[in-house]
Formats: sequence, C-alpha cells, structure tokens
Amino acid sequence: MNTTELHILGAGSMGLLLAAYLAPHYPVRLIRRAGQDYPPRLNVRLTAAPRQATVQLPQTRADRLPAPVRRLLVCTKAYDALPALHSLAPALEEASVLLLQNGMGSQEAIAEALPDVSVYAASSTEGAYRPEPGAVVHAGRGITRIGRLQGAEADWAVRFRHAGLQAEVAEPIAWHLANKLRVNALINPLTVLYRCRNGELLRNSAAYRELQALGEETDAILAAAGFRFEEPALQVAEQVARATAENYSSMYQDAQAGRRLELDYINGYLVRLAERQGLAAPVNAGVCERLQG
Ligand SMILES: NC(=O)C1=CN([C@@H]2O[C@H](COP(=O)(O)OP(=O)(O)OC[C@H]3O[C@@H](n4cnc5c(N)ncnc54)[C@H](OP(=O)(O)O)[C@@H]3O)[C@@H](O)[C@H]2O)C=CC1
Ligand SMILES: CC(C)(CO)C(=O)C(=O)O
Repeated sequence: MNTTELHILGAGSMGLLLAAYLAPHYPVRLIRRAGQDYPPRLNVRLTAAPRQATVQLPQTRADRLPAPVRRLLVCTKAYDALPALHSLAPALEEASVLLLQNGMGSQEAIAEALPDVSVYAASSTEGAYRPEPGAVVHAGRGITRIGRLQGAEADWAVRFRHAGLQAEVAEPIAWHLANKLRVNALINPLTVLYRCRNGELLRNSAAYRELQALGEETDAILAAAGFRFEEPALQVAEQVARATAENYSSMYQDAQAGRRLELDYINGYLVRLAERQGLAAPVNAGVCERLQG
C-alpha cells in the first residue's frame, strides 16, 4: 500500500464515493468543516449494486490537521471549494490538489489563489447520492477525466484506476470541462424551470425551444472563447437527455432539497465568458435571473 495519505475535503456524495473506493487501497482521511466537532471515524456504507461494503474513514477538522497535506481531493460544491481550501491553506504548501467540481470558473479561481500548489481538475460522469447519513450509493458508473492545471505532475488517474474506478488523463482538461459544461448548461437549469426529468425536455415543446436557444448561444460563446467541438451542444445534450431520460438532474435535486445551485459555475460562467469575449448572452443570463429570482 502507498503510505501517502489521501485527504478528501467534503464528505458529501462524491467525497464519500471516492473515499469508499480508495480506502481499501490507500490511507484515506476525510477533512471536515473547521470549528465543528466530529467523531474520529465515520462509518460509511457503499452500495454499488449488487454489492455493499462498509468502510471506516478517519476524519479530522480542517483546523486540527496534524501534518501537511500531500494529496487532496476536493469534493465540495463549486461555490464552497475556494473558501474550503483557504481554511487549509497553511497545510497545502507541498500538496497536489485534485478538483472534482462540476462547471467552470472555480478551478481557475483556485489555481490563481494557490499559485504554488500543484492543481489538477477532473470532469467526472460518476453518479453518486446519499440516501441517508453514513451511506452512499454509486448510482451510475462513469469515467473521471483528469488533467493538470499547474505545478508538479501527479499520478491521480493511476490511483483512481487502482481503486477500481474508470479514469484517464485528459488534457487540456479545460476542453473536457467545457464539453461537460455545455451539456449541464442546457439540461440542468431547464429541468428546474420545468420541474421535470431530463427526458421530458425533449417532449415538452416549450422546454425544447429553450434547449435550442441555450444551445445556439452556448455554442457561440464557447467558439468565441476558442473551444472547438465536432457536434453542436444541442445534439450532445439531446443524446444525454435520451440516455438519462428517467434521471433528475443534479441541479433539479439541489433545488428540490433547497440547496444552493451551482448555477454561477454553469450558466453564470457562460455569461461571464461571453462578457470577456465582448458578446451578449441574454439566454443564459435569463435562465440565471429566473432561477436566482
Ligand atoms: N454527486 C455526484 O454524482 C457528482 C458530483 N459532482 C460534483 O462534485 C461536487 C460535489 O458534489 P456532491 O458530492 O454531490 O455535493 P454534496 O453537497 O453531497 O457534498 C459537498 C460536501 O462538501 C462539504 N463542505 C462544504 N464546505 C466545506 C468546508 N469548508 N470544509 C469541509 N467540507 C465542506 C459539505 O459539508 P456539509 O455536509 O457539512 O455541508 C458536503 O458534505 C459538485 O461540484 C458536483 O457537481 C460531479 C460528478 C458527479
Ligand atoms: C448529465 C447530467 C445532466 C445528468 O443528469 C448531469 O451531469 C447532471 O445532472 O448534473
């Protein structure tokens, strides 16, 4: 077993999923919120049908870390990632950090805020949720594409594969993040606005017209920013909506649970990217306004 401890910041769906897979192969420790008290270990039941396993994960508060962090997976929501890392900053001097946030913008901000830290970003199609505290369900097996943003090289994808997860080095990672962003920008907000499963967006004519308009605008913004894709966003989003027709998007689930949406890092990011290119983005901006209303 490799003895370098893997720290996981964010004990939510993604953090617990990765912790449960990695823990049998590497020493893993969860980092919990500063200023709050937690028991020294968290028992987590992983369901990856048809199998179930229970793992015991040591956990430490961010403000009580005994030693520097060398390997860190950041599994908070996009809006929490930078503040959470700031709470750890003194322990990160020699760290390689892997960011697992959806959307774009948080990764750039972190790389800029921590110029001396090795930073990798991932675009993951894994699906996980927590049915209750202390349990995580691996709802859909996916692939995690990992690429370096800055600093020293690290073998993140090797470690994921060693733990039985599908992973590959994918560079430039910004392209892969943008490729996922355009699907999320079309599907996720509309599932919230129309209160529907992904597949319903293709059957509801009003929703489909909005999908088309978002697709056209998103293609123009990403093209102006230098991203090249073979297929338009609408075509890819349609394929994904068909393949995941019965699913509720992550944004729909966040909205239902009353959690903050990752909108600023999806459609909001596209609006800011458009501004930087001197373009208007009324369709993405309109979606943000309606959802943040
Ligand atoms: N779930 C999934 O299937 C997938 C998720 N992703 C992406 O991964 C990211 C995480 O998603 P997910 O796991 O679902 O989100 P969750 O809300 O389930 O988990 C986020 C966790 O971060 C913790 N957290 C927030 N701030 C801090 C902090 N300062 N210190 C320590 N912990 C903190 C929260 O703690 P607390 O519990 O105390 O609030 C929470 O447990 C998102 O960007 C998401 O889009 C990507 C692919 C798939
Ligand atoms: C691909 C899609 C839309 C699947 O639901 C997703 O990534 C999400 O829900 O965030």
